[in-house]
Amino acid sequence: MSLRRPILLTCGEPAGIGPELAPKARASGVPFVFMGDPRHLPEGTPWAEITTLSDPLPDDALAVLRHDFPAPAIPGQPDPANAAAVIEVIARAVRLAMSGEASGICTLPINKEALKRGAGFAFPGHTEFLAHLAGDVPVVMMLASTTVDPPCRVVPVTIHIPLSEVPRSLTPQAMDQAVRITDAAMRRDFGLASPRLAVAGINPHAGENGVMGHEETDWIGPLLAGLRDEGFDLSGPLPADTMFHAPARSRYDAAICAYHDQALIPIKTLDFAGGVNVTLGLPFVRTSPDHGTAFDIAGKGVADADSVIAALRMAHDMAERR
Ligand SMILES: NC(=O)C1=CN([C@@H]2O[C@H](COP(=O)(O)OP(=O)(O)OC[C@H]3O[C@@H](n4cnc5c(N)ncnc54)[C@H](O)[C@@H]3O)[C@@H](O)[C@H]2O)C=CC1
Ligand SMILES: NCC(=O)COP(=O)(O)O
Repeated sequence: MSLRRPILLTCGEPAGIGPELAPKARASGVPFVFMGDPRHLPEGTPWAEITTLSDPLPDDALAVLRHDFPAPAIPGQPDPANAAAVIEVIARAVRLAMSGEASGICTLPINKEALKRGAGFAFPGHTEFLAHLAGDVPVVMMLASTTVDPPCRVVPVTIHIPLSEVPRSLTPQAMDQAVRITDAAMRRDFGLASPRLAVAGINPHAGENGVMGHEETDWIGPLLAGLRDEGFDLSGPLPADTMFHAPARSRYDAAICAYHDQALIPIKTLDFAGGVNVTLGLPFVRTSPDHGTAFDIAGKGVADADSVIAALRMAHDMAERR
């Protein structure tokens, strides 16, 4: 695989499974550089420091762009002293991607609670932080699996908010934006000439004509009708419980969902090992494995690298298309 510049793999929370996934990710075949503290890598990991992203990458070792942390990493026990450095690594990677020195970024998982408690991290996750670093651009989160057939791609319109706040935050503006950003990214980043989008309702049976909720009749249906008039290929609002089995997925390329679990439960059930989280709408490429920091298994060497491998390959393909 060739790219003019490598993908940057940010270390994420060093007490999680990130550091042990980095050397395993070399199996992806994608030219990438790990950005973090090499002292956090599993003992015996062959690594070689590079100082700029134009340096040639070593064939037989993990390339590391060094970012020293104040404290060691104890698996499963995030150290508040390291929280600020986790955030700095992401910000540094974004600067390198925005300047064109990196072809994109792939982020290993952060622990949102550890960053909030340790450094007052003010964002719900990477997605919102990256959007902010890019100049407060509108973005959407998509999780994608192309190893299941038909592919499963899901976009939660509302993300990391309490379920009780979903009906208030799921606005026509937010859904309209999600449709437009997803349609554009399907064309630009995934090479689909005529993307077909399916939109889930929020209520059971998509409200069943107003007898189980009214958002679908009040505004989701009319919004979709207006977007169809503009030329978007949209189905919905669909009942969420029957839109993720294989024959249903064959009828669309991406599903726009009302809230986090409506979107993420189907994909993590179908393909937890191979799912990829990708931020659509950014001026640079960003992917991530679909899983989190997995403190329960960190440091044991058993973490599965398939998702980070899929994430690096997706970042590579997106960067090539751009
Ligand atoms: N992109 C990111 O930075 C993400 C961060 N997170 C964060 O991770 C933390 C933990 O979240 P959880 O909900 O517990 O999800 P999690 O994905 O970390 O763990 C859920 C379960 O899956 C297992 N698991 C996860 N990744 C695995 C792998 N590669 N191989 C084998 N087993 C694996 C874990 O051992 C655990 O039993 C939270 O702070 C969350 O916010 C969660 C998802 C994405
Ligand atoms: N549940 C998905 C998740 O937590 C990923 O969030 P982000 O850090 O990619 O914004």
